[in-house]
Amino acid sequence: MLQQKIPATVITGFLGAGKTTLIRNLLQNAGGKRIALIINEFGDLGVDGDVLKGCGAEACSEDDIIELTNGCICCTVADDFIPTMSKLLERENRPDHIVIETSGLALPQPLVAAFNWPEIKTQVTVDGVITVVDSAAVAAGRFADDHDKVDALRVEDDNLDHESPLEELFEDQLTAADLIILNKTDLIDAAGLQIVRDEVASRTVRKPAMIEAKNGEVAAAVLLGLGVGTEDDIANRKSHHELEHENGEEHDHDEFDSFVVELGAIADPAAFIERLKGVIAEHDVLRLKGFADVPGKPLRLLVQAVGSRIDSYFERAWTPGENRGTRFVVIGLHDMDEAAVRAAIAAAV
Ligand SMILES: Nc1nc2c(ncn2[C@@H]2O[C@H](COP(=O)(O)OP(=O)(O)OP(=O)(O)O)[C@@H](O)[C@H]2O)c(=O)[nH]1
Repeated sequence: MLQQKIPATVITGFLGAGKTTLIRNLLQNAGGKRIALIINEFGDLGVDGDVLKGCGAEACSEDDIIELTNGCICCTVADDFIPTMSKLLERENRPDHIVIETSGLALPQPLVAAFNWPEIKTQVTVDGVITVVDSAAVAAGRFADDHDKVDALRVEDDNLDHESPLEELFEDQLTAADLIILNKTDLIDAAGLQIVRDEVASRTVRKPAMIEAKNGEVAAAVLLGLGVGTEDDIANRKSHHELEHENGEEHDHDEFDSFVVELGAIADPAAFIERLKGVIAEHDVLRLKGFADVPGKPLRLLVQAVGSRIDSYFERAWTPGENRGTRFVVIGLHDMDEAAVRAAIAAAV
C-alpha cells in the first residue's frame, strides 16, 4: 500500500522574530501529533535546540529534535538537509508531522525546492511555509532603515539592484510565505500594528493570510494542516538572489557575521544586562543569545537579546558534570567590529 506523504512545515523569519517561541508553544499544544523537529541556527551555539529539548516531550522527544549546525540550511541542502531527512524517513517509527525551523538568516526557497528532490518528493510534502515577523522591529523601521539612502543612490545609479541585506532577506522570507504571523503585537499599539500590516503587505505580491500573535501563541490547528504543497509553487516565489543570478551563482551569507563570546560568572545579572543594552546599541548587534553562570544560583540564566531589547530568565538547572560558564552567540552585519564588541561585552561583566 502506498504510504501517505508526511507533511512538513517550514518556519522562517528574521533573527529573533519568535520562531523558537512559536514552536515551543506548538509542541506543548500539539494535540497528540508526534512531531519531528529539525532546527537550524546561525552561529556555533545550539541555543534553540537546548531551549526546546524537554519542553513538549509528549509531542517531540529529545530523539526527535535534530540540530543542523553546519551553516545556514539554505546553503547546506545537499550536504546536511537531504541526508538528515533521508535518515528521518528511514526510521521505523515515522513522525506524523515534520517541523523545520530555519535560521533567521536563511532563504527558505532553496530549502523548499529540496522537497522536489526525488528521494524526498515521494515521501514528504511541504504543508506550508510560515513566516514569523517581529512586529515591533518592523514598526521601528528595522527592515527599511536604509530605504532613503538606497533610493537616493538608485536615482544616481539606474543599475543599482541591491537593497540593504536586512531588507532583502525580510522580503525573501515574506515572499516564500503561505501564512504570515505578525508576532510581538504586545509591544506595539493599534496604529503601530496598522503600519506593520501595510508594510508587510506591500512586500509580498502573493498576499498570504496574516494573523497576529503574542509570544507565538497560535493554535496548532492553524499552523499545521495548511496542505499547500509549497514545493510545487516554489518557482513563483523567487528570492532576490535567484532573480539577480539566474545563472546559478552561489548564494552566501557574507553580509552577516557571528562569533561566540565566553565569559566567567556574572555576579550581577541586572547590571550586566543594562550595560549589555548599551553595547548592543552602540555596535548595532542584531542578535545575542546564550546562557550565563550566576554564582550561587543552581539554574542557568538564559539571555536573549533582539536588538537592544533583552529578555532573561533562569531556565533550567546546570546538570552534574556540565561545564558551568557564560557563553553567548553574537550576530551582526559583516562590518561589525568583532574585537571591539568582544572587549565591550567583557567590560560589561
Ligand atoms: N515581548 C515579546 N517577546 C517575544 C515574543 N515572542 C518572542 N519573544 C521574545 O523574543 C526573543 C526571541 O525569540 P525566539 O523565539 O528565540 O526568536 P527566534 O526567531 O527563534 O530567534 P533566532 O532563532 O535567533 O532567529 C525571546 O526573548 C522571546 O522571549 C512576543 O510576542 N512578545
